[in-house]
Amino acid sequence: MAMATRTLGFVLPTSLSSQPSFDRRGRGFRVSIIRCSASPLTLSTSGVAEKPWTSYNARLVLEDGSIWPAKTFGAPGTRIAELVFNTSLTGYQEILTDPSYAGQFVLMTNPQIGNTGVNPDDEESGQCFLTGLVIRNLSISTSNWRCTKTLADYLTERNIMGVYDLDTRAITRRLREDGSLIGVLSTEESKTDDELLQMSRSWDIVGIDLISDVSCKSPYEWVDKTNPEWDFNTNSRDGKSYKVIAYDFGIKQNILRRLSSYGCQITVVPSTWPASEALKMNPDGILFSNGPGDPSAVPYAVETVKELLGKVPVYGICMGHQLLGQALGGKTFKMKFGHHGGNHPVRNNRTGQVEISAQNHNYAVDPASLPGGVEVTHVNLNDGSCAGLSFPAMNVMSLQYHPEASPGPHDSDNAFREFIELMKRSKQSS
Ligand SMILES: NC(=O)CC[C@H](N)C(=O)O
Repeated sequence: MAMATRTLGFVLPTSLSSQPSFDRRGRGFRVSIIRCSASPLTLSTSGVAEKPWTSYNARLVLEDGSIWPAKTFGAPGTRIAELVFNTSLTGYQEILTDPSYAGQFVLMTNPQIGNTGVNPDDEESGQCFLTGLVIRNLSISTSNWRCTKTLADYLTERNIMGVYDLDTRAITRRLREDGSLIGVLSTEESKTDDELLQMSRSWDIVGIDLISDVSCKSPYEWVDKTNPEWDFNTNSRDGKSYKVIAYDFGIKQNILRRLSSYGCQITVVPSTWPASEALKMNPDGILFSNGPGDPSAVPYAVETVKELLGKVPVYGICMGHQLLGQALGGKTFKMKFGHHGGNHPVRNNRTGQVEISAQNHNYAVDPASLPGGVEVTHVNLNDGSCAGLSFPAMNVMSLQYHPEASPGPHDSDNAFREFIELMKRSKQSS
């Protein structure tokens, strides 16, 4: 119990029942179920102001035995997922529609969410792929010139769970100390704490292919560029057009918009698209996109990448980078709690410059496992992990993070220009 009091901050621990200690990945979890309450927020819980959404009681039950009473503002039900925290201050709509969050609950560390509602321009894909949103406080009013809907209505219509009134700082500290945890969100009062706890302990995100559910089913052409009103980097394009095939492992649309703005003609293909078919389309370059889950659970995608290596210039982003790491002979591993946010400093080893980057990943490439000739081009300065690779002999480049941002800073946009340069050099030398 002393341990719970230390990590939970202002929490009221109540031991409800004795549980055998649970330890999924060699971590000694607490032996009791512990109910953890956040202190009430004056506006959202006192009844002073009327809330413009329908609320039910909910619980977040984590596999370590902690139980976090909450209120809902999204869909009702019971869902299981991995809980991760995201430190971005803005851009919750882009996060909600990033397919890489499939299988996860996203907890926003920014304590006030929903202020700007949602709008049709900030979508990163056609739907919300995450399993639920966990926040401290939902803004009682929505105000933005682009807003067409409130966050509560948007999540409810899309059947996504959203909960608020939890002590998100205490939960984040717990995830930082113990590593990412599986949890169950439930609005069903008929289910006991024990039932929900057992559910959380019966599932794992490791080893599951989450890409097949989020990838497109057939190829399509992509033509949209970044809206010129918003485009921040128009100087460095050489006016030529390059034909790019983008493997959709859960692609964010801003990757496609940035490639298109840099002058690429893009065909997006499903994750299972055969390498031989891709080569028949005679591309100048291939992009391997971001995507959800464990890169070791999709050996078919690694095989495709292997078959394409050395035949055409390739660029991997996030999941695409991890698949490239494996295809080059390296290994990936699960990080303690990953990187999710818009303020991660990355050093570009070639220029010595530091970029502030947008990140969203739980796995990383182990640089020690890579064969000779593969260069680590970028390093995450928070923990020294591998953030980018290059293998010049095969025209390979990759980034573990998100040069397209959305949401996040634009420091890394130049990586798209580098891909154009790679395709240009390869074309000139062939
Ligand atoms: N954004 C991504 O592509 C995520 C990559 C991978 N699914 C991870 O969590 O590490």
